[in-house]
Amino acid sequence: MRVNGTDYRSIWDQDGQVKIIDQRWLPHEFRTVGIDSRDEFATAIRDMWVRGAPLIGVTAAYGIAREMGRDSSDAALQAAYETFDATRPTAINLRWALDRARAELMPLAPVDRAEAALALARRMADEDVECNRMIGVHGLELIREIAAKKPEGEPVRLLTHCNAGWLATVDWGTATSPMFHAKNAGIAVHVWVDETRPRNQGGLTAWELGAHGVPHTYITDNAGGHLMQEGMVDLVITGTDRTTAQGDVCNKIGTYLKALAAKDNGVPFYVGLPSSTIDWTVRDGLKEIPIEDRSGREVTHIQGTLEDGSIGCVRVTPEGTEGGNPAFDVTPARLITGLITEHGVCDASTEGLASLFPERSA
Ligand SMILES: CSC[C@H]1O[C@H](OP(=O)(O)O)[C@H](O)[C@@H]1O
Repeated sequence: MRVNGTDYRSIWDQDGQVKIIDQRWLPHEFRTVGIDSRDEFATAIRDMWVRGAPLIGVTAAYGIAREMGRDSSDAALQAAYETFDATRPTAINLRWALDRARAELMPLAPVDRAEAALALARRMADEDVECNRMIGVHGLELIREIAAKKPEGEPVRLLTHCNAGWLATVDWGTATSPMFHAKNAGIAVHVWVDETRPRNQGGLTAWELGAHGVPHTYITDNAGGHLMQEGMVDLVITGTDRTTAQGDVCNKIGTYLKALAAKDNGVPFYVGLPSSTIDWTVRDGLKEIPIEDRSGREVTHIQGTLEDGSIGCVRVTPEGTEGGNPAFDVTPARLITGLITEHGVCDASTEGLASLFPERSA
């Protein structure tokens, strides 16, 4: 996406280096950084320099490629797999990318692995961009249908949670891709952006939408239900970190509450996802998906721009108060209107997914 007139992806390789947008400083400062060692890649994923299911998968693939450039032995490949796999447990794309890399590289002669690994990482990145672009194409039709029922120029009012934007993927985003496509198609939209405590990834979404000229309003996580009761939301679109074979969705904490409010108010609730985020081995998300538990400090403290313009962190709780920080929750398929994938839109169900991915239902 375009940042100050320059097109960026969230991760790329150039001149033998892997570069990322370091999201720890956004939306306050735009910083890019090179990462190289196995530990640097692991830290970047674990500490959310990069984040978002598709992006952490592609990052891990690039991490494998850099490691193969140093040591292409079986042991090094397995060690890198295990190091990256241990960084974050919930998003299935991480495991999917690592399994795909190991399956492609292990049969090769070690001497051929470095080049093959880099080619694979680049391919995964390009595939992610195209998948997300297609999610936008298919999601745009949902927005267009709503717009057609509104007076000329009246915006379609969307609500989204967390950042399932191009910063959570290589480009376009998943939930945001239909929004960018609607803007590009001249369809008026307005996006309610959940701040998404505790890390306020909504600030990333606001930053992206602002850069692309998409009207939006930053709201508290607790405002969404009220807006839906007031008839101020036409459509909810979120991302997902892991979707089960029966259509349950595991996404940023608070998604479930939005889905409940949407159901109660008859607001369509859609999830944008590339097929790399579907875990076909899992059916019941509540029972089977591991929920990442992050540091309580992310809840008791918050980062922002201080009065002197520097980026700082302040405690928002009494000294000594412990924070609890489950990072995701599971929205059962019964609360989801539909899934927007690169192959089209389907019901959040075994049958719905089978209709778009027949090869998986065999
Ligand atoms: C397109 S996946 C985005 C997904 O990932 C985010 O989690 P995190 O910021 O912790 O990596 C959030 O659940 C988003 O919906």
